[in-house]
Amino acid sequence: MSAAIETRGLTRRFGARLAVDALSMTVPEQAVYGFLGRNGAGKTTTLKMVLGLIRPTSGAVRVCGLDVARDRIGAARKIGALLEAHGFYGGLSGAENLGLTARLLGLPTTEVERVLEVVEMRADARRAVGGYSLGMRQRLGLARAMLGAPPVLVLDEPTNGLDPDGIADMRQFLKSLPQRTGATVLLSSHLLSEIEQIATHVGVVKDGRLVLEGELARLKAGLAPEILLRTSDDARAAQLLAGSGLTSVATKAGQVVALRPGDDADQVSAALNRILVQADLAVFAIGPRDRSLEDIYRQVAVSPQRQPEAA
Ligand SMILES: Nc1ncnc2c1ncn2[C@@H]1O[C@H](COP(=O)(O)OP(=O)(O)OP(=O)(O)O)[C@@H](O)[C@H]1O
Repeated sequence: MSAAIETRGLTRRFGARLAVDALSMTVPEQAVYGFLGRNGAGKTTTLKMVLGLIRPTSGAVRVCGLDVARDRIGAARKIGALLEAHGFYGGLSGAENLGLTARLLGLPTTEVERVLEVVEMRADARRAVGGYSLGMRQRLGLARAMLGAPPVLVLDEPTNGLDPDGIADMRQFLKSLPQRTGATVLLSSHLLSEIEQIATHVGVVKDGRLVLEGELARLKAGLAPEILLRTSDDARAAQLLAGSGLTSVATKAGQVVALRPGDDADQVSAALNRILVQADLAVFAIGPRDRSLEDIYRQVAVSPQRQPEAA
């Protein structure tokens, strides 16, 4: 798979503040890449450099193989973007707003109808944008990003401000985009659950640095396995586990037992079950625990040696 977006050593200072710090990310073609980080971590600044809206202090960005510093216009033509400020004219209808952009891009008006159809907004397209809900504006913004069917979409917090139904619709829509249109999607979010539901790939940015990147399924598979168990006496179970050389922690869901990489969770579960039953504990549940993006995130949050810059 080749890269739709690639940054190398991307750095941006605002005076003394280092907003983005030697960030090297790779977004494979047709990925939905979730760019995750807390508020102020450097996501928007990175996206703006990818879009050629602000210049890097140092480092480079390539979009579909084009160097953004050398060919800003060529690279920009490959990307459709949805940033926070929509900049629509409230007095004009949705279709008219899109028509303005389409004309600037030299696209036929049929293209406006096509993208309105994609975001399911044809019914409201003739109404003034001033009367649109935030969710409708967001969808119109997405439609505008898709004008001309660019191969790459860059979306900054696309579900921000949407109601729960709007969020669910938008997630489903974004998830299906690569299959439906062949596009690559780079989207930022500060919500782990959101990225987990949509993304095929993930990059985590912290204080301007990319501390983790990879295919979500692989990252999950790379985590040491864990077993979740619930018994009639979890405190006693923890003692028995410690006696068998296993460490465990109590969680709301039950006792979580850490295994060593390569341990077979089924075999260990069976052995643990025997120990617990022999000790007269009732075992309500025992088995491998599903790993989440939160588990991956917690690892980079607590183990600095996993950060590429410290390697
Ligand atoms: N134009 C600017 N001038 C000065 N500092 C800036 C500017 N733009 C961003 N910053 C700073 O750079 C850092 C990264 O900001 P950025 O907006 O990229 O973060 P973010 O991860 O997108 O956060 P959010 O989700 O809140 O938008 C922050 O400390 C921010 O205050």
